[in-house]
Amino acid sequence: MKIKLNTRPFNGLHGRLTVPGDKSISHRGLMLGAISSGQTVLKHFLTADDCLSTLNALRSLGVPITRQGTTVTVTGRERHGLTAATVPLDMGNAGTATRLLTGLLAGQPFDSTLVGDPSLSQRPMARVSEPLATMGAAIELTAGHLPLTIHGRPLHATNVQMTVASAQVKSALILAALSADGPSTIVEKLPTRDHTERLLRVFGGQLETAADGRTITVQPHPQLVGQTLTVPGDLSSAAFFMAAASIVPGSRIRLERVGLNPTRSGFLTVLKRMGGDVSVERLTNPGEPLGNVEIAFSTLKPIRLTAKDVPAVIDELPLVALLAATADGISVISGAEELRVKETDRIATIVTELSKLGVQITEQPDGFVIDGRPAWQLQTPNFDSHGDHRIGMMMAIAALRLSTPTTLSGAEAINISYPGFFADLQRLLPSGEAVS
Ligand SMILES: O=C(O)C1=C[C@@H](OP(=O)(O)O)[C@@H](O)[C@H](O)C1
Ligand SMILES: C=C(OP(=O)(O)O)C(=O)O
Repeated sequence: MKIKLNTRPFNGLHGRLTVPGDKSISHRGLMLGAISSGQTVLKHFLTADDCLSTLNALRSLGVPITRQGTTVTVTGRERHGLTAATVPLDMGNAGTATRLLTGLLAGQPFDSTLVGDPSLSQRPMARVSEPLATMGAAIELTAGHLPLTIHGRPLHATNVQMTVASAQVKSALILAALSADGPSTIVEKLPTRDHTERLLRVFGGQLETAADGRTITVQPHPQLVGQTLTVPGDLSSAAFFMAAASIVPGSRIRLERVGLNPTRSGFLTVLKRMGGDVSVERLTNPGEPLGNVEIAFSTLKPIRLTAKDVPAVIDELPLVALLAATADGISVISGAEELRVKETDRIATIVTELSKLGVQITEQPDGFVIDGRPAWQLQTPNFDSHGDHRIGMMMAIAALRLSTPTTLSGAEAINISYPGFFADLQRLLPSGEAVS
């Protein structure tokens, strides 16, 4: 689907917004609810395609789930009450759902097959099957990819050193470790988002994270109990509007009840380092930190990011590239080779799309170098999501700095994480500046 994008708003973006629920936490809330006793109620659940893939997969595994708007009720089956699906589980476009579910199903007493869309079917799965094999898991891949078949069986405790910085792989190992025959230890390459650890504790699981922030010890066979939770707003979704307010002159916006988990909120750190006008009001909340964030336009400075900075900002790196494109001077993003195995090769798609703005951006094996300019020389007014939600939304934000009309092809990809994106953008624009 090709759509027209909004051009530069006369006086910037203004107003307040609560973005939809966090994608990572919505996936995890469903899965932990499924293996707990009693009911789990998730309020402000993200009703985007990726999380609906998890919801449907769990239903196929015999878990009763109802949904009314953004409130989801899961009737927990405990760890022993899941049943074999009669059809392959269709994970759509969702990498998180695929990898976490693989860990969850590895210790079940039945076989499961997971399939996905063409993008997901190209993403690496040995990163999850190999460390799970140290627990005795039997997972068959198709040349390293989906379709994958899990031959469920009893699992052993493990002590595993991860070779990729990935919260998905860590979470798959934690979920599998719940069924092991003793405590398991997982050592991360670098600390990554800790939503699984936090949520598991809320449901009654026992796990310790060592002072190094990357060694996790999981106790098996916990008695998990269903919970009623409100999912925080997704920082990765809020980041599009934060970027927009930062780069469109005249803007000042407020985003309410946004998740501020420190393992996840690197975008705010980056924005502040670039000279962004950011103020954060922290709210009290059990489990996941959250707060209100106010952002106003400012003239940004270039930035340098290396591997240690990457996990906390991994999904926002397209937006960091966009911010850098407006900052006068050279920005360097390195240690970000994980971007090559997302919904698209995001290093390649960021370079292709930002080049259309006349931005000097050079592809590197593990990132990019951007020679930013406050004024762009638009080369091509036709942008493309390449089927990747985050690339599509990044270019819709870029368009807000242009007075020339532009279009976006593949706009439907945005439904993967943010079906209401354009409606929410509209709320921050002066009335009358509609997306057509
Ligand atoms: O665990 C999660 O919820 C996620 C982890 C990250 O992926 P990796 O674990 O592959 O880095 C991130 O890119 C993805 O959007 C969500
Ligand atoms: C990489 C992403 O998600 P997933 O890995 O779950 O497909 C994303 O949402 O940017």
